Amino acid sequence: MTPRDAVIVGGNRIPFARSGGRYLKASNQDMLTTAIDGLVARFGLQGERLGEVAAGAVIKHARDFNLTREAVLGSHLSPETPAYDVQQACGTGLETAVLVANKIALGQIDAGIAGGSDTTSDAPLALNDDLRRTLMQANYAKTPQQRLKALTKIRPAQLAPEQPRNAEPRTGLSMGEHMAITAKEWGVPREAQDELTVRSHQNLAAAYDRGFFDDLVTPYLGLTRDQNLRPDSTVEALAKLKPVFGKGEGATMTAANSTPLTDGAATVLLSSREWAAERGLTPLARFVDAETAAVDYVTGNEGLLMAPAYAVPRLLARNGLTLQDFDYYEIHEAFASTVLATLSAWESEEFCKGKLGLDAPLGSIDRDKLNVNGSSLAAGHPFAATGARIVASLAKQLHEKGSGRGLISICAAGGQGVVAILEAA
Ligand SMILES: CC(=O)CC(=O)SCCNC(=O)CCNC(=O)[C@H](O)C(C)(C)COP(=O)(O)OP(=O)(O)OC[C@H]1O[C@@H](n2cnc3c(N)ncnc32)[C@H](O)[C@@H]1OP(=O)(O)O
Repeated sequence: MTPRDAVIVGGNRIPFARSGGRYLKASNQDMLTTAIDGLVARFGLQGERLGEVAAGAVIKHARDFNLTREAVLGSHLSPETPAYDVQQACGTGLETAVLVANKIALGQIDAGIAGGSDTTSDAPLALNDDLRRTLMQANYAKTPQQRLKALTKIRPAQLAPEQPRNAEPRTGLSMGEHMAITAKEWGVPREAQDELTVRSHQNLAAAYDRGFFDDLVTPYLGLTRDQNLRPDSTVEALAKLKPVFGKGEGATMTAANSTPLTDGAATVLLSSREWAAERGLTPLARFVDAETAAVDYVTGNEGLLMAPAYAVPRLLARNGLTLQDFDYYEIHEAFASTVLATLSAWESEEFCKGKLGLDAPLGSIDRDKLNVNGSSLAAGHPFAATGARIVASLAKQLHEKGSGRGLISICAAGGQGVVAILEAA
């Protein structure tokens, strides 16, 4: 069977909010339902049975065992639309687009929605392990005496809830602490990080000002723009901030050149060309191909967030492309240093020959083509939503240009990376 084209018809997200603020009372389900319903309203999908909706959240409550299905049931799509959760950390929003695009390409479905949602404001608090086991034991008790006996094992020290921590289970280090090690290894200068950060804010502000997000972002709970956006950011002001990750002289990562903790949700609508044509919808871009990679960050062979550096060359090789064959590059700004370390890796002869097994470095990219409408440093980074935000923005950017190709590169916790190529439709 010859695969058919999977196209991106459009995207929708809510403005991203800083954690602990405007969306304090919104759940992942509320936000994901809103992001789906934005597509329903924009593309006339009321009551429509789509092939599927694939989405997810990195941080979920136990009650959200199939968050996406619940979000679909709360939306204006037909309740006969199947839906399921995916969790691939910050790669989730892109990985779901890959899954939906592949099913469309194989003719298994004609249209579907991909996306993600995350909130660190509504994160679940866990019980102390010993307390949880005691309560479970009490639950199994057959008599009041047995229950009482089980409950007497509870100690006051066990009563404090366990705070969620943005850390890797196998190392105990946070994403920022891991990245600080990699930034030091690659010698990423503080000034370059701050410059990239300021550029992200400027590009995002300019994109809002020119109306680029008018049909990509739907106002929510009083926000019309991403709350983290600070168009007045300057390299001079950023230079005054104290490092928050890493220690000593070489510590370069600050609250500004790191993504903030963020709440939000984003979705994209994908379909076959035929499905879009039947509804009079114009495809924005074609989903060309994708690749995932994982690195061994546990034994210290590679940096936690460096997997895209491995995934991109494989994707380029399969598609007969070079790193320079792109009109736009969307490299997720988990931290400014993540983007810069990845670009340095592709420029490095030692890395490309030694670790990628290539004959020569992939080379440099034209920085004017990088994150042209801003990225996570300015918009914020609700983990699972970021991939869908990026797919939608790049697809629209390619449609505006009317031709060309874009590369997406997203690092993810667990030492993973998801990357993809889109082309103007
Ligand atoms: C998860 C995956 O799979 C892969 C990935 O993407 S990894 C990335 C995951 N994301 C993270 O790990 C998030 C990391 N971020 C954090 O933990 C926190 O945001 C942080 C520790 C970096 C900062 O937290 P914070 O201290 O609450 O920051 P915040 O109070 O907003 O800012 C600190 C200061 O910097 C200033 N600042 C921040 N941005 C600024 C800007 N653009 N311009 C000027 N000043 C700025 C603030 O105004 C503030 O100044 P004051 O102290 O004078 O008020």
